[in-house]
Amino acid sequence: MHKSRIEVDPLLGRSLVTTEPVKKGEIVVEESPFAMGPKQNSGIVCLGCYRDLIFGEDGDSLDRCEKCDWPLCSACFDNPDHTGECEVFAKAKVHFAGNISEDGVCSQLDCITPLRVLLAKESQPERWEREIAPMEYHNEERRKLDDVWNADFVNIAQYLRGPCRLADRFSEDLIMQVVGILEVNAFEARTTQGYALRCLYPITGILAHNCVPNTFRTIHPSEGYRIRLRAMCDLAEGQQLQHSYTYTLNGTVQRQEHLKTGKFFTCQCKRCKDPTELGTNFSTFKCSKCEDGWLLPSDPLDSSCKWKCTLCTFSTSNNAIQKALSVMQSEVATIQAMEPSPQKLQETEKLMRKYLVVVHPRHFIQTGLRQSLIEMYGRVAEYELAELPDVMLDHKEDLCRQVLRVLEVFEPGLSRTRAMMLYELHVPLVLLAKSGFIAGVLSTDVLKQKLLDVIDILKECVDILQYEDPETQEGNLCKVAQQAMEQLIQSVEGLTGSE
Ligand SMILES: C[S@@+](CC[C@H](N)C(=O)[O-])C[C@H]1O[C@@H](n2cnc3c(N)ncnc32)[C@H](O)[C@@H]1O
Repeated sequence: MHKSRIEVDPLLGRSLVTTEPVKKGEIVVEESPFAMGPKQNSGIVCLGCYRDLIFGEDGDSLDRCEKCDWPLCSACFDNPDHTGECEVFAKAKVHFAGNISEDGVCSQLDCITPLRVLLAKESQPERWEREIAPMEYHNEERRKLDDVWNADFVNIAQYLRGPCRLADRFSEDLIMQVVGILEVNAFEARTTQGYALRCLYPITGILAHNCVPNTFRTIHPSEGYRIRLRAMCDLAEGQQLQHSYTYTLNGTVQRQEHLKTGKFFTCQCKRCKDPTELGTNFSTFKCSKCEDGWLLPSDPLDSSCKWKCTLCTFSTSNNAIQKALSVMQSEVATIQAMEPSPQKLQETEKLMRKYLVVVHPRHFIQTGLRQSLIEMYGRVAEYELAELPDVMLDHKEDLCRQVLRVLEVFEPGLSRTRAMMLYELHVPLVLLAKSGFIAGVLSTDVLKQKLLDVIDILKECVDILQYEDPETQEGNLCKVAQQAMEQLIQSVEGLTGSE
């Protein structure tokens, strides 16, 4: 922990606040995980590299550990992360059945990450006492969710204490505390190959949530999943360090629901309390009774509130709005599930047009559709870059700028999503500048200025992505953006030389 200290608040519990001003990009927390392992509700994955493994219906598979029989691919046979549970399973002779439910979940693997935390507690008792035991685990609230609590109790606590013969080492209460600690505090990470896992970071886990975060994190798989948390923007002394536990590009009701069911609190941040979500109208509906009015919730934190028109007297219930939203979300999900194709692109465009008369243009549903279109223009058949006419390049530019406008409010500063969007934006800008020059519409000077503007865009993209692990997708994008920037610098120098 750098330039910060722990503060305890009756509402938030522990949080971190800065002890002096922190510059944008400076590290505020850097640490290695206490433990890591498969995500809850995963399929059958390798316990070394987390890639999906294929098991036959009778549990038949070549990807089993030679010592304990649990899932492990041949490349991971000596992976040290698997050693602890391997000893436990081998000693207890506990068989891995290889069963998965209809929705692809292998509940027998739910015990792995809690077990790794419990074994780390035994090997690092002081670190456990100092850093892990104080973490929140919300057992009272979790206990009320009967189905989930009972499944965890059977699949994890009873399984470890019974078949795995650990009853004399770990009590039921301790195991359920660890399950809760993981649920409330763990972070999702990705291997260099892109497979998901979860990691428990003791200091980073102290950070409070805010729907407009002021820190951003990079997790480095090539450095043992070390995490670095940096200031997203300049911070003053005494400012609380905050990150988002939820997806920032969701509407208030959706973020609140995720925080309530997964993290057991109601967020009271400025964005959540503001019906317009800081002027973005990210959850705003169009009034169905007048021409220009907008429907806004009278109290965004009250699920029984009315949505009222900004111009006429029309109002409707939150229930009605949420019903309309869920219909829209299922239409969106059907299209999102399609493989990228010309048809998917056209259907996405159609849906965006359809919703123009239902929600605000910057509504989160529209923003999500825009993001999907941005990914497709230039990549799917019939819409590849070389084939895109200027009018579609203009469209892609406009889509990127609209998403960036929203991100400026919700993720101001060093935002990974912003970097991705800047990268996407640079492509139509370069092509439009070049085609304008070739058509004789742009002079050399104007072309040069346009390319210089794109260089600035790519520079900002690289400035953000420079912090990523070079072995990850984002780290790779940083290299690609850097190369594109260098090529453009050469092109501009060529233009200067030919003047
Ligand atoms: C990852 S922990 C954060 C550290 C925690 N306060 C502690 O003392 O260990 C998440 C929990 O902190 C509390 N919390 C974090 N941010 C909050 C916020 N903005 N409003 C209310 N509670 C919050 C909630 O109880 C939440 O489940």
